[in-house]
Amino acid sequence: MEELQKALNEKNLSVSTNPEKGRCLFTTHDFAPGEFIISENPYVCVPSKNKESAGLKCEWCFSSKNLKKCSSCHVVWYCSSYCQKLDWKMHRVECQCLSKVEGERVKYLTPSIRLMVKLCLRRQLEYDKCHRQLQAGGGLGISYPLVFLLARHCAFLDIMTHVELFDFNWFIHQDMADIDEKQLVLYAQMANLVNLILQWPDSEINIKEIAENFSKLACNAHTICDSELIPHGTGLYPVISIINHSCLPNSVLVFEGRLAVVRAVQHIPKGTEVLISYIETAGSTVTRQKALKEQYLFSCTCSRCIKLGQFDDIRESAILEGYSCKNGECSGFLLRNSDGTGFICQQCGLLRDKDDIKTITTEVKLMSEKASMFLSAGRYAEASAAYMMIEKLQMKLDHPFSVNLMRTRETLLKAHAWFFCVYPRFHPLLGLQYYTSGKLEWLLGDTEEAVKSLTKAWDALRITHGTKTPFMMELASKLEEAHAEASYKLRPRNDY
Ligand SMILES: C[S@@+](CC[C@H](N)C(=O)[O-])C[C@H]1O[C@@H](n2cnc3c(N)ncnc32)[C@H](O)[C@@H]1O
Repeated sequence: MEELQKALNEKNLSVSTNPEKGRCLFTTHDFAPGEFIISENPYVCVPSKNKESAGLKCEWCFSSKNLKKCSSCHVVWYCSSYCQKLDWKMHRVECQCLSKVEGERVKYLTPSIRLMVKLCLRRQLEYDKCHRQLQAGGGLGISYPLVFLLARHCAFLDIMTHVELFDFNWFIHQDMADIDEKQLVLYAQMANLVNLILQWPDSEINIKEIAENFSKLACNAHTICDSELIPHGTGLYPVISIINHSCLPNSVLVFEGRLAVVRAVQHIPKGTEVLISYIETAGSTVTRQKALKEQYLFSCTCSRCIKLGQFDDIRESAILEGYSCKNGECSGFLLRNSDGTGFICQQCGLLRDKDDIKTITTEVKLMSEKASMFLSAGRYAEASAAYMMIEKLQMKLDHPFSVNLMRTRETLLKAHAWFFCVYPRFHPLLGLQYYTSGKLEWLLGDTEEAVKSLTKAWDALRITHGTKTPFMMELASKLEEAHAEASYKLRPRNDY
């Protein structure tokens, strides 16, 4: 812990432990909104394969352009020989394992399996290096990032039991009883596959421990997103994974390529715990708690969650996930009435019939199935028309500030003013919604509105994304161009 503490002190941070949360990261000086707190490269990472980011990606930079397959394993792709070279140290060992995976089995190489394989291999590599140094009699001569190499041999079973750096909540309540049985069976199957890929001798498989390791991976890995928050991969960031969760975070985790960057989103006084959100914060307390319990196995007691059941919390949940008033003009929120026949508007007292809600809910469900079918078939125009229908239906059904409506609109790339009510001032999604609105308004010729939206985007994103990244520089130049165009349009007539 001493070496870690020393390294963190230089960054005005410190680590301590707490019986409820395990390790916590604290500030040792004040941080201003937008100020950089810490950045870290991944210990291991893999590109994702999912609906949002379908298709293949470069193993190093996640680009999907000009990809070429590794000619040896035929599993991993690179966009350039530059990226291939940067990844070679790791891929050299992984390639040997992957090339032995035969036929049909290749399709089981999911990102989680590959992340676990890479983690085992990276530890093995470092263990070997450390061992060689010791044998050469030169002592270790290495500092903090490698101290954990002195841990036992990286057999699969003790993958996470090494000291300090990767001591993933080792001493806290990671109770296996919290993981449901189906998940345990899945972890067991995944563990067998990892063992098969590694083909390490005498690695005894203890399903319970391996399941635990997969569960720890799920708790500690971070989704790597681009500047527009589109997911591209998953990575393990040993120091950043010390940061705990809050549904009202004081910091945000963003990525510059594969580099993870934590920034303050509000003033953080010296001696405060650095907190990020692990989940989508625009959800009711019940939804957030469920997501945190399922993936991270803890019950959140942040200042937002402890309000569960209080009037403010009930109102917030009814707005975020509830229905709209029957009177379209009224923005009141609805609560179930005592006899179960429907929902009562808490502002105007109108009753909304249960059957009316049921009918629209069924229509939304049918239309959603159609929309996602169109989307996966690449029929984008029909998908877009279907999402517009869903939006119309949801406007009749859901509260105007509901998360469902927001997600539909997000899919349609439309931002609306109601969005402001859901996110705190400096949430990256808010900035990105302004950015999308600005681009759309500009495209539709409404340059003045575009300038307003892009300015708001800049104000929010400079806090969450910093100002020096290529994405932000592009935003700055778009804003400048829109400004120039708007002033040109506004100039007096006699200037023609
Ligand atoms: C990425 S780790 C964070 C660092 C962790 N505290 C440690 O000691 O390594 C995530 C785990 O930390 C714990 N954790 C994070 N935020 C928490 C919170 N607000 N309350 C309780 N436990 C929390 C949970 O066990 C979760 O699965």
